[in-house]
Amino acid sequence: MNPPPHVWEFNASDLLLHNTPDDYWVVLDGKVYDVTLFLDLHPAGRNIIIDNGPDITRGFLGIGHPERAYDYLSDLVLGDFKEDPVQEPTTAHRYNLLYWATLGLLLGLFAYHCATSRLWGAPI
Ligand code: HEM
Repeated sequence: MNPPPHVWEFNASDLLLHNTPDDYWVVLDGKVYDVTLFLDLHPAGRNIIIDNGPDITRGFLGIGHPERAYDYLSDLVLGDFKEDPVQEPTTAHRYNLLYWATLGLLLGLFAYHCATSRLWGAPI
């Protein structure tokens, strides 16, 4: 049995590296396409693709392109788009937050104590 063909995956950082009119990649419905050479062939002009990019899914589907447009896509496809994982706060981050919140509270209490005691002038 043949091994499954390798599927290339790209993320948002990859798209950022190909984000100029001379080298332009887009995402359409979870797939990445190199549209650099297609930009000048687009019947509605190149700017409409760039203005709707890099994720052109809404723009492309919103226009309701005919079958002819989908035929181009098979020549331009590079691979799958992979969302970057959402960064969960680490335990260290959580402890850091707790530390500053507690410190802030203690400083607040201390300031209140000073303001209402004889330490800094007459009591209120
Ligand atoms: C790789 C992506 C795209 C491909 C392959 C593509 C392809 C095409 C093709 C083949 C046509 C001619 C359709 C026909 O024969 O009636 C067309 C028209 C059009 N496309 Fe795209 N398109 C792409 C992206 C976009 C995007 C992102 C937009 C933005 C909204 C857009 C807007 C339009 C418009 C407005 C027309 C109509 C032009 C007219 O009838 O004068 N396209 N496109």
